[in-house]
Amino acid sequence: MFDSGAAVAEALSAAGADLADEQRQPNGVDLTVDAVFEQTEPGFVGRDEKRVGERREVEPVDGRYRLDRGTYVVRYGEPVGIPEERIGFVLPRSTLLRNACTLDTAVWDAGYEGIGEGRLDVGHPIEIEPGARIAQLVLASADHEGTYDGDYQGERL
Ligand SMILES: O=c1ccn([C@H]2C[C@H](O)[C@@H](COP(=O)(O)OP(=O)(O)OP(=O)(O)O)O2)c(=O)[nH]1
Repeated sequence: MFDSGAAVAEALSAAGADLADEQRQPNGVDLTVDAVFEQTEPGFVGRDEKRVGERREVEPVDGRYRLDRGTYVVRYGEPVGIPEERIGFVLPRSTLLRNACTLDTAVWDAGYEGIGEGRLDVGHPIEIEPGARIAQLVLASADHEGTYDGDYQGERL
C-alpha cells in the first residue's frame, strides 16, 4: 500500500522541506535538482568499507545544465525524512523518460533523514534548469527491524 501524495508531503515538510504547490502530486512529491555532478575517479565498494569517488560539479550555462549523453549524479533539492513503517522510492519524472533519460533509485530506508542523491542517465542530450522538478518520491508501507543508522544519515542537513 502506497501513501497518498498528501502524506508524503507531510513527511517531507516534517523533515524541513519547503514544498511548492506544483511539487504535490496525487501519489507522491516531486523532488527538484539542486546540483549535477560528473564522477572523476573510481569509488570503492568493499566488504567492510565504501567510499564515494571524487566528482566535478556541472555548472549551468545560461541558466541550464546542458548535458551530453552519459551518467551523472544528481543531488536533490529537498530534505527527505522516511517515516517509520515506510520505505521510499524515487522515480523519474516521465518527461525525462520521454526524452530518453532516466533516474535510478536505491532503497530509501525507514528512519533516513538527509538530502539524498541519485543517478541520472542521459540517453540523449538534454537541458535541465537548476531547481526543476526531475523526480518523484513515493512512500510505501513496510515492516522493518530497526531504522537507518548508516553513514549517510543526516547527510547535508
Ligand atoms: O537512490 C537513493 C536511495 C537512497 N538514498 C539514501 C536513503 C537511504 O536510506 C540512504 C542509504 O542507502 P543505502 O542503505 O542503499 O546505502 P549504502 O550504500 O548501503 O550505505 P549504508 O552502508 O550507510 O547503508 O541513502 C539516496 O540518497 N538515494
